[in-house]
Amino acid sequence: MKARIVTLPGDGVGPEVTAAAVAVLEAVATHYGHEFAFDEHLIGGAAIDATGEPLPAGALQACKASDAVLLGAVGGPKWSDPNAKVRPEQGLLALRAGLGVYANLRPLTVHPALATLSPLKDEKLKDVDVLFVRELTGGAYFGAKTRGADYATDECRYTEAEVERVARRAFELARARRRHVTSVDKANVLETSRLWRRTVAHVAADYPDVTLEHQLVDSMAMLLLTRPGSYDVVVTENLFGDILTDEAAALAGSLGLLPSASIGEGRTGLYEPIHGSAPDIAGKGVANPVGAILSTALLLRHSLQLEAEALAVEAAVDHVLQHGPRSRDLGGHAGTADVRDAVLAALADRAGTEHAFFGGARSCG
Ligand SMILES: NC(=O)c1ccc[n+]([C@@H]2O[C@H](COP(=O)([O-])OP(=O)(O)OC[C@H]3O[C@@H](n4cnc5c(N)ncnc54)[C@H](O)[C@@H]3O)[C@@H](O)[C@H]2O)c1
Ligand SMILES: CC(C)[C@H](C(=O)O)[C@@H](O)C(=O)O
Ligand SMILES: [Mg+2]
Repeated sequence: MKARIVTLPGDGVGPEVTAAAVAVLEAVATHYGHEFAFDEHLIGGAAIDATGEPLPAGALQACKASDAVLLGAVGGPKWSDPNAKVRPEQGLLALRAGLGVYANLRPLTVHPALATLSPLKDEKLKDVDVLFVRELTGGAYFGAKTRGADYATDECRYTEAEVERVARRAFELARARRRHVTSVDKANVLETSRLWRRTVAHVAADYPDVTLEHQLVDSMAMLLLTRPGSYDVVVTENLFGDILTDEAAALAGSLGLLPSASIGEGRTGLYEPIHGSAPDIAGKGVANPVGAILSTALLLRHSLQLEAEALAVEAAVDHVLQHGPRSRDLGGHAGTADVRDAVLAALADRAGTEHAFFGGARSCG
C-alpha cells in the first residue's frame, strides 16, 4: 500500500528516537512491499526558533493531509521561561486539537525480561496488560486561562459529548479485550468528574457485556502499583491520564518504553512515545527508541490497517528486550542506534522467515 506519513521530530531526544522509528517504517515498507512517503515538518521549540510559532500553519496543513503523523517530543529548558509568551507544548496541544484526536491510547505491558527493573518485583507483574484511554482534547489543558499579578486560573471544562465519545471508544476497545472498563475521576470533589461519571455510566448501558467500575484518581494511583493486574481498559480525563501513564511506565521499567496512538473521527492518527524531550540525555545518542518504535506499530495497526506488519514490529522489539542490546535506562550500555539496528535485524529475520513460509504471497498486504 501507499501511505503519506508526516514526521515531527521536535526537540531534545525527539529527533533521535524519531529517526530510529522512521528507519523501522522504511524497513517494513521494504520487507512487506509498501510505499511510505515521509514529509518532515517543524514543531515545538525547533519551530519557535525557526518561525516564532510552535506549530506553523504549513505543518498542521501537511498533518491534516497525511495518513498518519509520527511525533518525537517537544519542549526543553531553552523555552521554559514561565514568562514566555509562546511555548513548545502549545504546538503539541494545537496539533492534537487540530487533528481532533480526542482518544489517546497508551498500552502498558511488562516484558518478562524487564520485570526486575520494575518497582514491583513479584507475581503481580505477569498479568499486567492495561490499555489507558486518555481523553486528549478537553479538560484543564484547553479551558480558559487567566493570569493576574498574584493569581492564575486554568478552567477545567468538559461537555457530555466530549465524555461520551471517548467513553464509547473505551467500551468498544474493551469488547476486543477482557470486557472490563475502569473509569477514573475525582467525583467526590470535582463537578467535571461528576459529569464524567454520570456520562460514562450512561454509555455503559449500551455495553451490557462489558463491566464498568468507577475509581477515584488518588486511590487509583495507589492501586496501579498494588494490583496492576486487575485492570483491562482504564478511561480517564486528560490531566489524570497524563499523570497515571507516566506512573504506569515506571511499572514497565522505563518511561522510554511506552508508545501511544491518538485517534478521533478523522482519518489522520497521531503517534508518539509518551515520554518527553528528555533534556538530561538529549544529543548523547543514548535515548531509548523503543517507545517511538512501538508507536510505529500502533501507526501500522490503527492508521494503515497493517496488522501483520504491526505484529512484526512488536515481535522484533520483544526479541530485543529479551536478548538485548539494552539502552541505559534499562540497565544496559547500548545507544539509540544499537537498539535500532537490533530491531531492524530482528525484523529482517522475521520477514525472511515469513517470506520463506508463505512464498512471499502476503508480501503486498
Ligand atoms: N509528548 C511530548 O512531546 C512530551 C511529553 C512529556 C514531556 N514533554 C516535555 O519534555 C520536557 C522535559 O520533561 P520531563 O523531563 O519532565 O520529562 P521527560 O519525559 O522528557 O523525561 C523524564 C525522565 O525520563 C527519561 N527519559 C525520557 N524519555 C527517555 C527515553 N526515550 N530513553 C531514556 N530515558 C528517557 C529522561 O531522561 C528523564 O530522566 C518538558 O518540556 C515537557 O513539557 C513533552
Ligand atoms: C508535553 C505535554 C503537553 C504532554 C501532555 O501533558 O499531554 C506530555 O506530557 C504527554 O504526556 O504527551
Ligand atoms: Mg505526559
